[in-house]
Amino acid sequence: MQVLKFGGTSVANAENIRKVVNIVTADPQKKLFVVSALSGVTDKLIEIGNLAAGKDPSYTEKISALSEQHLEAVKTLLPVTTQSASLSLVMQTFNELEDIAEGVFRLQEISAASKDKIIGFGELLSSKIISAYMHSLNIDHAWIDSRDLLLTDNNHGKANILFEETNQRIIDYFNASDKNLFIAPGFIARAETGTVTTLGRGGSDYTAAVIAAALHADALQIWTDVSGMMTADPRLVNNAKVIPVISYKEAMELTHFGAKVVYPPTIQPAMAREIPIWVKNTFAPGDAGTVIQHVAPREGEVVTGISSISDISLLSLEGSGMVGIPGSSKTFFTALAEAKINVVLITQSSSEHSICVAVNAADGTRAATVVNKAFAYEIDSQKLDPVKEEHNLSIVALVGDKMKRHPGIAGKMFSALGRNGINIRAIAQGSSEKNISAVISTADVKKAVNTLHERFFERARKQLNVFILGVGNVGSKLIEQIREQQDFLLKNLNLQLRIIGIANSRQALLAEDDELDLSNWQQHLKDSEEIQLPMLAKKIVNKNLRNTVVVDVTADEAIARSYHVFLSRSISVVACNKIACSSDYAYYRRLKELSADFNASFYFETNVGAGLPVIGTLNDLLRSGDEIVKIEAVLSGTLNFVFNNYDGKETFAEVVKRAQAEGYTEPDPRLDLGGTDVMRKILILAREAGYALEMDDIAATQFLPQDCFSGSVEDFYACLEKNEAHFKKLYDSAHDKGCKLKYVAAFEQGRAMVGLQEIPADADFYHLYGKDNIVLYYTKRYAQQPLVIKGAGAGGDVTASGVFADIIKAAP
Ligand SMILES: NC(=O)C1=CN([C@@H]2O[C@H](COP(=O)(O)OP(=O)(O)OC[C@H]3O[C@@H](n4cnc5c(N)ncnc54)[C@H](OP(=O)(O)O)[C@@H]3O)[C@@H](O)[C@H]2O)C=CC1
Ligand SMILES: N[C@@H](CC=O)C(=O)O
Repeated sequence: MQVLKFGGTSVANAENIRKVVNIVTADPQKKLFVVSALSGVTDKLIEIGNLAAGKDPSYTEKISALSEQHLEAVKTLLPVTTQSASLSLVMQTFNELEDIAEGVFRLQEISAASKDKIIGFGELLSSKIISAYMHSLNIDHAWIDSRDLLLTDNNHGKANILFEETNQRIIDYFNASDKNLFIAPGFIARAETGTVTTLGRGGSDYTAAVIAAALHADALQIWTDVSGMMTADPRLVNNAKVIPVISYKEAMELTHFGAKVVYPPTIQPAMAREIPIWVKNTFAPGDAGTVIQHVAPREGEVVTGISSISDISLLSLEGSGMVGIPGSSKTFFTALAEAKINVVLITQSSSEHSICVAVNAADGTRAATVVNKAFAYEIDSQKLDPVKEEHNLSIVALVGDKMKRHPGIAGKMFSALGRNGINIRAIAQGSSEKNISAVISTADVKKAVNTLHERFFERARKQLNVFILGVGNVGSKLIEQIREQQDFLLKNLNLQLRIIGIANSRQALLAEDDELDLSNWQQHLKDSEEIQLPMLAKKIVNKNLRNTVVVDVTADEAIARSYHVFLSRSISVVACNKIACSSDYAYYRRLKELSADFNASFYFETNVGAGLPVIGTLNDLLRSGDEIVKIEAVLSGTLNFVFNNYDGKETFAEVVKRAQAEGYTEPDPRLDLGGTDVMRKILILAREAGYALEMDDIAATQFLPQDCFSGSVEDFYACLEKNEAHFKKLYDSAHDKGCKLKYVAAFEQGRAMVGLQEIPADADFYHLYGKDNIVLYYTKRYAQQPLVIKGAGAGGDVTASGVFADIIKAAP
């Protein structure tokens, strides 16, 4: 014997009902199938009862609409010749419903018994209509009135089965029947007094489980609209996978914690008789589904699933008045029990100084009131503080039989959540070790479940959610590089690099649900909303995505001054903008500390030498115990290009303009020509080497006439033209000595300096061509011959690829 249950969506309309009937008649095995009401009907019946009780005459319209829905189902499902009996049954049922609702309307109150009577009509109607349809197809079967088999107490709304009598009635009924196929309404039963009772939300699953257990059925099948129990809620996690086999206890944990496919109490009767429960999909009957059974042999995964429950409130009672006093917990929980408040999660500190419980949000304030009342004496005498209530919380839980005695699971769970800035309000793990639960803010649930899913089920694949601020020379190249490389990263590094946002100084293009489509991002950005800091930062934070990286490809001070906002929310920052790391030392340190404290990466390799590994190499030297003795460097791609190309044939201004057109200069070229850019770079290297230097500490000699710094960039170029003779003189002086001009930076014994130098032909810097940079690290280990890094030190493409490399490094 097999017992099947089909939920509301499985019997939502004529088309679905046909699918159900195909499933139950697909093989000749003996079967009972239990059905829910047509989709949405129970809610509408509850509404009718409430409207009538609230003296709202519109309940009659609702009855007509509901009646119409059922009449329509009959008309589409049954051939015209066989419709009349079913149509009159529907009309009769709705007349009865109308009579009851009218009584409620007159009395202006609804008893629990009347409510059960009203909502029980849904299953009666659906099962009768499906039965009529099977008769029309000549499918031999029996319709069972579940009210005659399931006997309950009088606890209307969530009645308790009286098992002894119920089991006997079920056995007797099936022993006496010669049929092979049965259909029964779920959810409804009858009390000893004869009144209709219901088994609570999801009660149709329970009806099926009770009958399956009584009959020692071979299997219980729960047919729904998903292909089994999933590793996480598929509405939250795109990559959620079906769990092929799961133990009863794991399934109970998952269903209690929000996996809605099976109504939790269903599992108990089946487990008691070791009846396997299958979760199958009515709309994909060929899918294997999930089997819930005694033991679940599973290779690999230690965690079976991740679930969550929302609408949680946390209550904390704290104070010395509980320390060493037996009975405090009893008082606490008795108060809640007497108020019929269900406790979802409990934690108590070992110092006995506090008890903390999670309850459903609807009960939160009432729970606080009853506990405060129970401890009124201790609170009045200031031995305890009044209960602290916190709302808008949820619980996420890891579930798995194999977590028992498997060290490190909790560590992985909490470090993954912590790395993503998810604050944990309370934690619980029973000694069975099958469930580790954490109470978190509801706003973090999606991120938390995805983070945990990635950590425990997608170890091979990591997702990185990237916001790119700045789409000029470097930013636009970066986007193109990412676009070209996304497939490669997925295939070869299992890294799903998603661009979620792109912004310039005026507008931001932010993805709604998924990543941005990069095929025409320029146009989409033009069409996007106008938004700037600080709202832009707020939007990025509020997206609340896991593994988020903000990439600063601007030269903007305000953006650089907002990194702390991101880092302090565990959002990584990658910057080629040099302003933050060369601002006041306190801010630079603060960013470093936030990065460490909040487990967020902060990478800025391209601040010095563009794509060259200048900062990374310095860090590697120091980490391995080396010490920096001296740094000598040419750090300006622009100035190297300019002095390599200027010989007086073209004016100095024209050569600088060429450097700008090639994309080597800062957005404001005066920063390059005035030496600020090089000062920033040597400052950053000195700081990375461990020295708390400020910009003012750098000795700098100017080669530009001072008047070139006032006015606009146009004025600046005009000034360069005006001073052409000055530049020619500089050139000639070096050339006459067989030297080349190089703008050099140096750092030694805690002091940094920058300035233009005439470099002789036998010096390291002489053979430095184009826009190349060179850095010489003299260290304790590289004492005589320095460690040399040399190559292209400016340009959109190389800088973008350095930024890209930093982004990849920020992946978890
Ligand atoms: N070029 C190179 O070789 C190297 C450059 N860098 C650094 O790269 C950074 C970018 O340089 P580059 O691409 O040449 O500069 P561009 O001027 O070409 O581009 C700057 C971009 O930043 C945008 N922007 C400015 N302010 C904001 C803001 N508040 N919010 C969002 N976007 C903003 C601009 O938008 P809008 O167009 O609206 O103004 C523009 O899209 C600089 O910090 C530079 O120091 C680092 C190493 C090498
Ligand atoms: N403007 C800079 C670009 C790299 O930082 C330079 O010219 O070196």
